[in-house]
Amino acid sequence: MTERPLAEPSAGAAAAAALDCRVSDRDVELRFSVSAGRRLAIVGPNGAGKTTAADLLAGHLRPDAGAVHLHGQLVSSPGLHVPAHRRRVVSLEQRPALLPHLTALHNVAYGPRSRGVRRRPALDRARTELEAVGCGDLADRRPHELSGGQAQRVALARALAVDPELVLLDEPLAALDVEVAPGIRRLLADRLTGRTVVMVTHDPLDLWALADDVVVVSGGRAVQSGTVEGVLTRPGSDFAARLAGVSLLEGTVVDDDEVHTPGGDTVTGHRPGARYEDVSGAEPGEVSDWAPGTRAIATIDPRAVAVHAAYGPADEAGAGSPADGVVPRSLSSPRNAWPARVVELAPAGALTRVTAELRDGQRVDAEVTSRSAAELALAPGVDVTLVVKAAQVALYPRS
Ligand SMILES: Nc1ncnc2c1ncn2[C@@H]1O[C@H](COP(=O)(O)OP(=O)(O)OP(=O)(O)O)[C@@H](O)[C@H]1O
Repeated sequence: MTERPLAEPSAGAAAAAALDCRVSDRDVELRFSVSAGRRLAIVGPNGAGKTTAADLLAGHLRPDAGAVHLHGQLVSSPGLHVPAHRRRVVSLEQRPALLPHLTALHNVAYGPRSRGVRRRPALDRARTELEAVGCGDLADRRPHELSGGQAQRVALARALAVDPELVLLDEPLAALDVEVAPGIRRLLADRLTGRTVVMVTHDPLDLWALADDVVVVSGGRAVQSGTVEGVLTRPGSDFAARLAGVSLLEGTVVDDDEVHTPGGDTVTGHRPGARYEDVSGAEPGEVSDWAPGTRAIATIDPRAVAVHAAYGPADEAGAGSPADGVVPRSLSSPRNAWPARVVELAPAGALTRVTAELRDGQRVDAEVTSRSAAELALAPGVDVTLVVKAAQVALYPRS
């Protein structure tokens, strides 16, 4: 992704917001864009570069190479910088930044006023925006008289009162109580649909509820992007897989429906959308993304994984231990049986999430009943066999 030279200042002109730039002292080099009216979520591990991206769009940070465009206009490059207050970009932070000495109404009216709107129409607009977030009756309160959820509603009204071209959200629900967050999430979904939004989030719920598209960043680089559904059904990294709530295994294609992990386990699955012609049907010279030896990933829903006590040595029926690469006949229907060692247990009421490590260190989660976790005496360090039906394993070429 870093091969291509960084953007000429004219690039990115078509998107509502386009970032193609480098911040060298942070080792961040990001390239992504969002179309007008779309809501893009930036996700990634700590230190990946999410806040840096938001700061570049807001104008709080300047790139030392490349360019930032907003609605086709160059707003940042090494030689030019439109300051934050001259961009039509508003930010909604974890903790609402309301002016403490102003009432809710005047906080909301402040933006239009400072952009030259006369007092009366600015106050009218502020009332309309407060009504729209369900806070019409709080107009005369000052910020310290508002609850966290109410303050976040007022902050949203304040952000939207200036008709922003881009709304930046930085974990807007993270500081709210769990009882309050769903209502604010619904409000954001309602008020932000159809606007151009870039949001930083760690919460998969925010992705489904608030975003159309997602870009996954890691180590200062955009490593995957697409629609939320596309990325979460086909995660390209462990991080994205965790967001999607599935496990991800990497391996090498050996057959139409079979992948081998580096540890020697066979992963049998199905390929959503594939026509199963690649391995045997590719013409000579044709490049297939699913051919023996190419890299592949498998995604597995933890609810589809059964945890068995580790298989013993070969039994009378001639079946052997999966440690030897042999699956017992009695379990040949599920197809996948991988020896693994439990590394973590997370009980949550009647269900327990078991994280187990395959022989090559790749991890698979299983969701089992807490009763069976107790019966199997599962604990970190215990050897088990993970059993999954092939129909529950999705195989994809590694992009
Ligand atoms: N003010 C700064 N000066 C120098 N380096 C910084 C500064 N802020 C962040 N960095 C570095 O830049 C990189 C990207 O950080 P950034 O804050 O953008 O990550 P993030 O994805 O937002 O992380 P988090 O999820 O922890 O908030 C990290 O290596 C970080 O240490």
